[in-house]
Amino acid sequence: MTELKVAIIGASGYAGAELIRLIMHHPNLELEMIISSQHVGRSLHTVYKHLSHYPLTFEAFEHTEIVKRVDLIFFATPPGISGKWAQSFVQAGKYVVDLSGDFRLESSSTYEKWYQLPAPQRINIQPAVYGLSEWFRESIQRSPFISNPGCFPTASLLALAPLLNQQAISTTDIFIDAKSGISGAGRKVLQPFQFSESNENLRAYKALYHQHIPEIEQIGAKLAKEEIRVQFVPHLVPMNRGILVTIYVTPLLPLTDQDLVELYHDAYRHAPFVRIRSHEYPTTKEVHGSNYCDIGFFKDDRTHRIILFAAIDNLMKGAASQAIQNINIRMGWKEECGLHFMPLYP
Ligand SMILES: NC(=O)C1=CN([C@@H]2O[C@H](COP(=O)(O)OP(=O)(O)OC[C@H]3O[C@@H](n4cnc5c(N)ncnc54)[C@H](OP(=O)(O)O)[C@@H]3O)[C@@H](O)[C@H]2O)C=CC1
Ligand SMILES: CC(=O)N[C@@H](CCC(=O)OP(=O)(O)O)C(=O)O
Repeated sequence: MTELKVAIIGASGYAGAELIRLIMHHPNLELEMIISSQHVGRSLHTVYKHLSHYPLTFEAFEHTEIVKRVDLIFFATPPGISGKWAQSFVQAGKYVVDLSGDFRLESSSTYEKWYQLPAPQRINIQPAVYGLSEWFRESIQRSPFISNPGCFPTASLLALAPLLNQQAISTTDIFIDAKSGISGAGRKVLQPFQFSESNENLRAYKALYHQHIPEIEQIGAKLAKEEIRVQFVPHLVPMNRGILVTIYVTPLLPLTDQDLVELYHDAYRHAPFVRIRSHEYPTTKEVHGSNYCDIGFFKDDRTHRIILFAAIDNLMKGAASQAIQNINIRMGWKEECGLHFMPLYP
């Protein structure tokens, strides 16, 4: 079995810490380098006590050293970092999975508008493929460069995709009410995320300008084969992890309840990490710490709408474990390799 030596850039952040935990349990991945800018020379256990028995030390970002020592690089850095470096690693023959949004959007001007950053300068290599594992397996299998989806787009698109793919809903009438735990914002402590500000509080944010809006619309359009427009409003919920999206759509086809059940089971019959829970309300606790996405739905005959629900763990299916799932797909390993565990409950 092929073994890959791995570097994580941004290993001291939340997504990086989850990658460390997952790689430690993966039979074909060996963690060679953990890279940070603030913690160079410190042992892993000085930053993360829960990973204290792993004898790893944070190293500085050194391009030549990374190229020399590893086969696979995960970027778990804020936007703007992988945009500068990821393509050069691909050019050097490495596998790259980028957890940030730098390569998700096809248009540079769209990136600049929504991320408020200069777009990555594209070099002449095959562009990154979008790593929504369940819908883009074939392109993931062929590419060394994978752009991992955002956490909200993962939940939203997995819920919407079976309907979009069948052109079964109005593409201008999609309302996504999204809720995220606080770890979605990363480890950096900013005022709105402080305990006193977020505990016993619930707030919406970035209703008109969230960077995941163009991502959902770009990928939704590929699935629907026509432009889509979404109204997307995220909310911050006082819990550590978890995303729940509630989506309201208007069917264009006369779908019965039974049609919906069959459509979803059929769409995900080869998807080990999507659990269809028709006529139930999935919860974040039921996917906590796992790579599952639980999807529920109801058809409302009174309003003629369909209501969809999807729950994921933002740091897992929304980030680190989907990144591992994508590498499993790319390498031709079993999709569940190293991800064979159930959610933590309660
Ligand atoms: N949190 C989540 O639920 C999800 C996050 N993501 C994306 O994954 C990426 C990581 O997120 P998350 O772990 O939450 O973020 P964190 O803020 O927790 O961690 C970011 C990491 O990047 C490093 N970093 C920060 N600035 C720089 C810099 N200028 N150069 C190099 N490294 C830097 C930090 O370490 P140090 O300062 O030591 O270098 C830290 O290890 C982000 O792009 C995020 O948007 C995607 C899906 C879900
Ligand atoms: C709660 C919270 O703040 N969540 C973050 C999630 C963003 C994220 O993960 O960033 P990417 O764009 O790289 O996917 C947000 O809403 O901006």
